[in-house]
Amino acid sequence: MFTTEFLDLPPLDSAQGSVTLPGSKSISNRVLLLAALSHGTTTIHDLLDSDDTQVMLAALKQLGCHITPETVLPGQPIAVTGIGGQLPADTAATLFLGNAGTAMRPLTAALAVLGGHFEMTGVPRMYERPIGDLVDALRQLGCRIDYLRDPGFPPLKIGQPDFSRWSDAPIQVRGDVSSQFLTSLLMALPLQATDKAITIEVVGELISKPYIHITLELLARFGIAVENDSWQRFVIPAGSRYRSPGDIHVEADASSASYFIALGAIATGTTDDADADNATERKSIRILGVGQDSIQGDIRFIEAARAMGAQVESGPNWLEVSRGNWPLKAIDLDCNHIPDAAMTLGVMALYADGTTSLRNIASWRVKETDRIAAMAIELRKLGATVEEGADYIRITPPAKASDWRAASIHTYDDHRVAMCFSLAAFNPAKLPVRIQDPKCVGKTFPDYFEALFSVCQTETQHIPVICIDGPTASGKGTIAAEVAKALGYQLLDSGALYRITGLAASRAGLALDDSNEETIAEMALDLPVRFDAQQRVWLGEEDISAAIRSEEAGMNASRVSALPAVRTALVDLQLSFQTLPGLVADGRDMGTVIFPHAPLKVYLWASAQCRAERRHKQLISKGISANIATLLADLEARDARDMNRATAPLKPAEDSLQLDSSEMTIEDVVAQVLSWWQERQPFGRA
Ligand SMILES: Nc1ncnc2c1ncn2[C@@H]1O[C@H](COP(=O)(O)OP(=O)(O)OP(=O)(O)O)[C@@H](O)[C@H]1O
Ligand SMILES: Nc1ccn([C@H]2C[C@H](O)[C@@H](COP(=O)(O)O)O2)c(=O)n1
Repeated sequence: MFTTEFLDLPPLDSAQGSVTLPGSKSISNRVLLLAALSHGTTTIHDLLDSDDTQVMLAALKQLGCHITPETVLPGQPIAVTGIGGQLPADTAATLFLGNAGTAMRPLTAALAVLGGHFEMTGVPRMYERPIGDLVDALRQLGCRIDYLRDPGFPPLKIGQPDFSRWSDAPIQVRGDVSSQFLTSLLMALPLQATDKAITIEVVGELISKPYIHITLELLARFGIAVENDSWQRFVIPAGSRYRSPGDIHVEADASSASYFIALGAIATGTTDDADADNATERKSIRILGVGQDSIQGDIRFIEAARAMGAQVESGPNWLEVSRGNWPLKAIDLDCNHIPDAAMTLGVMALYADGTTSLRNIASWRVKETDRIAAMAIELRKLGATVEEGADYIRITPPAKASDWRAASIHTYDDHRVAMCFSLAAFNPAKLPVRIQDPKCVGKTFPDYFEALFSVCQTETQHIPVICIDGPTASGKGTIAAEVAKALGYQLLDSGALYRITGLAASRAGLALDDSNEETIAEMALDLPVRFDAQQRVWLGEEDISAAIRSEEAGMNASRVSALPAVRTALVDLQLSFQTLPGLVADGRDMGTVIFPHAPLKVYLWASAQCRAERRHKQLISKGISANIATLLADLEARDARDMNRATAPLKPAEDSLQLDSSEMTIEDVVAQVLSWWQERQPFGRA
């Protein structure tokens, strides 16, 4: 997951490949709660690991459920042993539920029926999301729920219910604000329907019926057969009792599929590679984990995408999408049945041939943020003309490519805003898009941007590179790593490649001079080298991170790097690091030879004395004894060789910015490089 302050998406050209989607949030949190209420142990496969499921899991643990393993591990099921429909008397807990509506509302209902002493808390936005209609419904039954702040909104205090006050009358609940209120009652009331049936009556039009459909399907899997009378009355039969189904699989998230369906419709086209066997081969995006027969309502996003022009094929648990009509066709759609996925249509509208109207979306106003307002503000930043009303939004795309604007998208701590606006990176003006606070996707799809980059292509010239060149111990590596971390970019430590080559050659007993130039170059071409996520360096199965960092390894690297054939052999490997979303490359010739068109080149230096002192401190801190005078002599020798060799000598690129870091702290240098980078961006200050 990208945890940076912002993520700059370079202009993207096309997309092709397959993505496996994470589990559905709606199904995951329902299944977790149902498993927790049941008798027996439920083994849940493909559970979503996200902010919202984590708060649910934490709450269930606090309530005494046994959960193994304690956290969701990739590819591993999770086993939940339920409370069997009962909590120990006087159970008390304060539950923090973040901004997860799928945890706050159903848990409130379940705990209000089970009874105990609970405080239901969350993030500030949760305290603006209504829950009054659910509380009113539960109070009809005799549940005790108090508002701790504003009436109608969390945080809440839950006490011991008094069911003697309930006259067996149907429980009434409004259906036109959030379908989660009805879902919550449907999941909680079976706990009280052991002796007599309970009827729930919906007041007003029931919105988002597909989410109720998911709830009913899952209740059936856990042994509760609810009678659905035309979506207006729901009868929970007497004798209801939750029973674990044993194993259960969570479908991939159909709402998350919407971004990749849209991607297929917007980004893909026919390949223009004249050398390809079949020049008219259609590029497509294959989405794994969910198919057209999904139980999730948002799967009907496919119909809307098709209406706009997408070509969608489907099979069991997969979808394949490619571009059909281009530009997309503007649509006028009642989106009540796909409230979450419909946001994606808002960004698809930027690529349409006219004005798109999305109607009956009042529920957007009470989601993670006021989504109608948020979409309108951010779409306008990109150059669209947007009209918004209480329950609709109308979007007219920029008239021509030059009307598009480079926008820094505010994401309102709303995962869906972040994900759908990433699609604006396909704009015809080839402008980058900045997504602020990209980690908000953690709510449902923590690796969304990684998945997006894995299937997107763009011209290499659009992938930004920041070069940091300079002499040894000037701080290049340290600064490059920090800058890459701040921007979420890839990192290329080109010196490491020469160090590895030097190490491999000296281990092979070769003299590191021109007598072995071709042999060493051949070794460099075939190095089984790998950098892992922890920045460790592997040569085959050996972790050589420490071995290549010795002063001797540095000197050997300097020697092999003076051999032109070795330099040539390492070019392609270095170029291969230029991948989405961008690259920070440190070395000696990053700006002069390898990435001559990089938009920012920094030549970082410091006095030889200062560098020797830094190196001394660095070695001592690692427990390696060192002598400043020797270090000074060595680094001056290395400088001389690196600067005076015939091929790609160390020197500032003509268009580089020079920075003397002798009197600067690491933080100052990082801030300066980032500031230079910001000045080159079209977004203004973050
Ligand atoms: N501005 C700075 N102020 C103080 N110390 C610094 C500064 N920049 C880097 N250092 C320290 O100097 C040491 C050398 O830095 P670093 O290894 O990043 O240099 P380098 O240029 O990448 O060296 P080499 O080319 O030999 O790999 C490190 O211990 C680092 O923490
Ligand atoms: N782009 C590069 C990077 C490194 N070298 C050579 C010269 C250095 O002395 C040696 C080790 O680099 P370091 O890890 O200290 O940055 O590798 C080069 O020629 N070109």
